[in-house]
Amino acid sequence: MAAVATKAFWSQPDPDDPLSQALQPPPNESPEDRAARIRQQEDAIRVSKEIDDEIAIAKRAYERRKKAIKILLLGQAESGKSTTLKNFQLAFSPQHFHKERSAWKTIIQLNLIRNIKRLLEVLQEEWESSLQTTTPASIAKGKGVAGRTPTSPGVRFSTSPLTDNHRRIRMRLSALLPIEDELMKKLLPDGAAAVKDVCVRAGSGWKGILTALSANTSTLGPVTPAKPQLQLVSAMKGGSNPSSRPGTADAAKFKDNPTAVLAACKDDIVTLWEDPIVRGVLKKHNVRLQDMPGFFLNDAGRVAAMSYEPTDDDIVRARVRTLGVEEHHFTMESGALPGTEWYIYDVGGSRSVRQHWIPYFDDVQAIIFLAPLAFNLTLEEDPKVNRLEDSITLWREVCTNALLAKTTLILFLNKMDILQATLASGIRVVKYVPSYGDQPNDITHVTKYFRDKFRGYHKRLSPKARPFYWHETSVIDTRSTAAILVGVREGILRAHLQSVNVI
Ligand SMILES: Nc1nc2c(ncn2[C@@H]2O[C@H](COP(=O)(O)OP(=O)(O)OP(=O)(O)O)[C@@H](O)[C@H]2O)c(=O)[nH]1
Ligand SMILES: [Mg+2]
Repeated sequence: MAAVATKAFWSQPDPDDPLSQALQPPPNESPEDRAARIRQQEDAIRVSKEIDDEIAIAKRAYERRKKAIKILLLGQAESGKSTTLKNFQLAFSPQHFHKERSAWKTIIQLNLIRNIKRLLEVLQEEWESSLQTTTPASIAKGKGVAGRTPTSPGVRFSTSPLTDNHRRIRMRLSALLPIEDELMKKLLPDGAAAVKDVCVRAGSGWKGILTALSANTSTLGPVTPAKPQLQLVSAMKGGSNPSSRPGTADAAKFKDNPTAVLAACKDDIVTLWEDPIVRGVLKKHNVRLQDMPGFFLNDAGRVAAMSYEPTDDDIVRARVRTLGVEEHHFTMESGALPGTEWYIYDVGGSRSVRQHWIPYFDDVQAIIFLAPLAFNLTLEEDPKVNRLEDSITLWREVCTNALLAKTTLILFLNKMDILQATLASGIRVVKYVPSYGDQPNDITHVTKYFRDKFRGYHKRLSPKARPFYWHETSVIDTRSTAAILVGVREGILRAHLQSVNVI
């Protein structure tokens, strides 16, 4: 937009121009009217200049983006897209990565709270499923709570090995649950807190919200060491004894301060998680918390400490479900072309959000497609669908898509560590994939079998020849992933420079 001229444009009116005539000051303008008119004109000039500046900034950003390298991360939910992004940032833009450390601290605390919540749910299920009512026959057999024998018919009792102490710990740890609700409300004000994972909406500025929150909570003092859990439980529930409970301000303080509440609950968390009876109950209910995304119970003593600071490894392992498409812009801090601008688009992978991927297809140089070889698992959003089958279907769609005909495809056969553990536990591929036949059930043969499938589809379905790379990855392992990403970066750069005829 052209700036409004700063010179008084009514000084030489053009008698033939109606606009110029209309802008003339009235013939008998008072000094006050004149001052007001000049103020208005100055305001108009200022607004116009601001608009010009904004347009110039947007134009520069557009030019920068046009020249930048753009990568789209694709794959089903939980395939490891966001984890790959974090590895990218850690390897090539570490300053940027470390700036976000405090936002991740809250996510990791939330992950731990979710682990505990799941553990408490299983204990509750155990209590409910083991409740029995005494009958004369059961009294005769001496059935009852460990060490206690019911004496009259019609009394409800539990046959579970869990004790009253487990109940007390459970009650104290329930102080963590309102914290989760509060934090989720801040992260997702429009709901969706009911889903299993911690999730964030793309473009909602969630890292900024969490960084601010973390800065606030770190200035709050620790919870009083004497009887911290009781004080907390009382504060979170509003308390029953006014003389022993902290005031409402304290309750609000605890609600907003996951660090303080977790620190107060730390010993209980560790005790519960390490308790052999609890482990037995988990086994009986067929629940392996270790397989939960964002599993931090093994690190509870560290993560729940008042002085907790996340390590790089913690950040990479933290689980946040992506909703929508997140754009990450960063400048390469090292490598062949330092200073190159990169945009990485990290999408949500569950079925209901995949339609958001398409607008990005015609503007990216490379796609990193994450395909865990989870031959024995089903989708969380549709338990009838096998995960690996879903990955293959998605891969076929990507290979066929005409908009992606020139896009470099990089396939990550991810979660190799999990595949290794699955095969080691004796689970046989042929049970889920009959065409696997009687081939050896080891990592080399299984990986080759599925890799050849993916490669075959790429070859058969691609509209024309294009660069294609594949890697076996465990993106949870930052060291091995960094080495792979160096190769990926060079491959993408080379393909990009060739496409713009630089080499
Ligand atoms: N063991 C293991 N876990 C992994 C690996 N890659 C990712 N994970 C874990 O799997 C979970 C899901 O990873 P994400 O990177 O959040 O998955 P995503 O593809 O971004 O998922 P959505 O955002 O829901 O689409 C996280 O808890 C990760 O820590 C891997 O190679 N091995
Ligand atoms: Mg994600």
